[in-house]
Amino acid sequence: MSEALQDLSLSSQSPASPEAALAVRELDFYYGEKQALKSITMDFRKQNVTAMIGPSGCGKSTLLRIFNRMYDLYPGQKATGTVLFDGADILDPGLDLNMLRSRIGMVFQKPTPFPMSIYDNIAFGVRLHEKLSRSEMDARVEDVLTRVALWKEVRDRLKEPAGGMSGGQQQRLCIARSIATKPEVLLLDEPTSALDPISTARIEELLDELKQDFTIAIVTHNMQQAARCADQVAFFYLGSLIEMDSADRMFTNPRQKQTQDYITGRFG
Ligand SMILES: Nc1ncnc2c1ncn2[C@@H]1O[C@H](COP(=O)(O)OP(=O)(O)OP(=O)(O)O)[C@@H](O)[C@H]1O
Repeated sequence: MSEALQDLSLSSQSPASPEAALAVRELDFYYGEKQALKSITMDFRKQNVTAMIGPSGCGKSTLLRIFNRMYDLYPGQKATGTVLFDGADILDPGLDLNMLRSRIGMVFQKPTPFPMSIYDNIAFGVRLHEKLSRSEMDARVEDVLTRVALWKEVRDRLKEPAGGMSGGQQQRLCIARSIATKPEVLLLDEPTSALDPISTARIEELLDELKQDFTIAIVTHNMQQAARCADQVAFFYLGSLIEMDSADRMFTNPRQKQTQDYITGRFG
């Protein structure tokens, strides 16, 4: 069976493969009494882009937020099951959350630069985890801004507030900020939905480059974007993972009728 046609669905008993940066097994999630995710089992492969698609409210953002334990901030929210990351269970209450969040970066739908300079937006998170000299920090800032194709645009105004940048630039800055702490996994929750087509295309190109170094999970409502960017696509409906497969297969020959209906715009 060729790689493109390989069925990526797993059973709850499937062991975490060495290719998986994140191995999710039997994951349930609750907002109080309301169950938002039901027995999710899936792998996020290293150096791949995995897109999560599905109608509004199906649980895509909830799943992303579990991976950096954002729900910890809200009493009454609870996850059960396991999410293996580098041999540890992300759901383990004893996990060092600062360390987790430096290794699993997150970028949100709306660009969220800190109210500080462009330079400090990058340096802030790095300083929490590493002691770098001034010249090392300068080099880190230049490196990540170059990787997100912002360096030439901002190198003469690094001390200016990040809020003065365009929306597309701000989002690229947020991606630069996330990769500055050298995470293994990058989570992106509809990162281009507030951007114009040119900024969107730039971010999509960027994801293609970044996946050589990072495992990327992206939530998107844009089927073309998923088809362009993703190696694997996971379709969710009402809190369940309905189907996961290579992007080629999902968009040409999905196994489930619900997936077919969704990607062809018949519902959702
Ligand atoms: N803070 C919350 N309290 C209670 N229920 C919530 C909360 N946040 C989300 N939900 C519910 O959990 C379910 C999953 O929501 P989630 O935001 O993960 O869906 P989504 O697929 O990301 O949707 P969208 O595409 O609209 O962003 C929905 O039914 C939603 O109403």
